[in-house]
Amino acid sequence: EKVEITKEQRALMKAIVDAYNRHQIPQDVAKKLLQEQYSPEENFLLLTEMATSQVQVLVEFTKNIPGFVSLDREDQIALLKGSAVEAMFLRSAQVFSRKMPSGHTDVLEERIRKSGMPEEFMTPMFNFYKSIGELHMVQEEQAILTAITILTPDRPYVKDHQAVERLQESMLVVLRKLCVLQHPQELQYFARLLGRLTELRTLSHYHAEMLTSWRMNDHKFTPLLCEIWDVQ
Ligand SMILES: CC(C)c1onc(-c2c(Cl)cccc2Cl)c1COc1ccc(-c2ccc3[nH]c(C(=O)O)cc3c2)cc1
Repeated sequence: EKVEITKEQRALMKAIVDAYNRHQIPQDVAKKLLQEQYSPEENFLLLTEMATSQVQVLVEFTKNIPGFVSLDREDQIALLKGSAVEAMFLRSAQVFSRKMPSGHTDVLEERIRKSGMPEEFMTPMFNFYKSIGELHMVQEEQAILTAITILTPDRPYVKDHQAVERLQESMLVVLRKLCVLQHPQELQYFARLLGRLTELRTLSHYHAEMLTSWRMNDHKFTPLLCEIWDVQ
């Protein structure tokens, strides 16, 4: 059937994409990736700074998702806490697939690989980055997929499931149409995108375990990361 994006859907998409592009890691923070020190401690410290900056960016982006601020306040917090790691995986995956002109990509990879993270976490993490890169998502798809991840109804402690589901549903409809229009040859492209969300859940579980092991051997996080990840 003829796939048509309605006026409202185009407005929803524009709001999400504008918010996504407006809220980026400040270039002076991203540039820190290029500074010379490469010790595991230095790398961990830098990644902690990047993650903290990324969480701030994520909160601003989320507040601009149409309908989000009208949700119950506690549900807003539950959605942010429940999706932060997954949204950051999506965002950092775009850095890798964008092949940053400023060469941040391999520097970021280098610092992640040498930051004292457990080896068994590296493989699934970089497989994910590769699988996202292979999708060649357009920025609208990246922005809407991130918003869909944040508005996942079945996060812990979400009370009004229905309200979140309604918002997520309207974005899933737009994403499906977008996929059909942007990737007409790949019939299952939309299904493949949603498959990435399943992979994100797995990475998020790995990450939770990693946080515990980091806490054991005394890695320090910033107050914002402690709050959003319930550590320390
Ligand atoms: C607390 C630190 C050690 C941490 O714990 N888990 C992760 C962690 C890890 Cl590795 C992987 C995935 C998710 C998390 Cl949450 C991290 C580091 O998290 C990030 C590292 C880099 C970026 C990031 C995002 C956007 C960027 N743009 C640019 C640019 O050059 O424009 C650089 C950049 C970096 C985001 C999170």
